[in-house]
Amino acid sequence: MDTVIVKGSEMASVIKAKLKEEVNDLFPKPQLAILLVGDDEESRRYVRLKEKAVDEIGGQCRAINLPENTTLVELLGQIRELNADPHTHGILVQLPLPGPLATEQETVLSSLSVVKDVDGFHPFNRGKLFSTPPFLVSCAALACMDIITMYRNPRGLLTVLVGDSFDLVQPLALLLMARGSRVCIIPEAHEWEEVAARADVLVVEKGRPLMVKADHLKPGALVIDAGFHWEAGRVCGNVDPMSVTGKAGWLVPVPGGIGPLLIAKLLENLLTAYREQVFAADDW
Ligand SMILES: Nc1nc2c(c(=O)[nH]1)N[C@@H](CN(C=O)c1ccc(C(=O)N[C@@H](CCC(=O)O)C(=O)O)cc1)CN2
Repeated sequence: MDTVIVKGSEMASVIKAKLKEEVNDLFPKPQLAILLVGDDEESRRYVRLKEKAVDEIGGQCRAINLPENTTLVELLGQIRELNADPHTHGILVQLPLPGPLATEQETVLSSLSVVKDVDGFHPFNRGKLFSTPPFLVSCAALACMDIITMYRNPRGLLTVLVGDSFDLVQPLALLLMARGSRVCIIPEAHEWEEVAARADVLVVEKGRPLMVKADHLKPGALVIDAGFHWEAGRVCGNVDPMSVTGKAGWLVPVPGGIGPLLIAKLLENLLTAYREQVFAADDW
């Protein structure tokens, strides 16, 4: 069987080209504020990717790097300023937060302006996933939905999600249920193999490097690797591409799959937030 390798970077390029055309006619330009606390190298890398992407479409990006020892009060104060700034249309706090701030993640995300929450992580935006249409939705979940709906109509498909994250598995499960997919969530990569072998769509977020092999798959399944394991400066995923090629129908690999598309969906969310703040304001 031929395996289609889904190139997230190519899908992202199509999205960015369309957004660049829209942004070209906008004044003021959409502005994203990124709050990075500490100096984690992976997080810094992801922030640089986001800055570059915003620049590619002609938007403005303000990356604010706060020291590792930033207190909750200081971080909330920074967010409050950005919430009130009319020139800032989108705000995100790069996760994970370091040290003691990690235990305050929900407080931090709840302090974001709902209309500027371009990650879709605010409890209100996560709650809106139970209604139709949602407003701002997690970029990783939107990226997976783009690929799944390209593969086949989700209605009736068995989708198996290995993981339990609030930024991917939970929102993606709700989006898929709304489209009539049969969804099975396996929170940990424990006793996952039997169900995975029946999956039409398998999304593996929690796992170990190159854990998923051909024997784990239903022939022709769509496999989305959503794991990022860094070793010696290189990233790999949960899926072994050499093993699954020839068994999977479609493979979304790491690198080059869901990551670049996630960033393109962030740009779409930035434009959604911009339109809500700028055009809706003009309606009065
Ligand atoms: N505030 C947020 N924090 C985090 C999120 C998020 O959506 N919002 N998601 C992840 C990290 N992430 C975005 O921040 C992210 C992960 C991976 C990639 C990516 O493009 N990876 C490349 C490989 C790595 C590289 O080339 O540098 C790929 O898969 O091809 C982008 C963004 C946790 N934090």
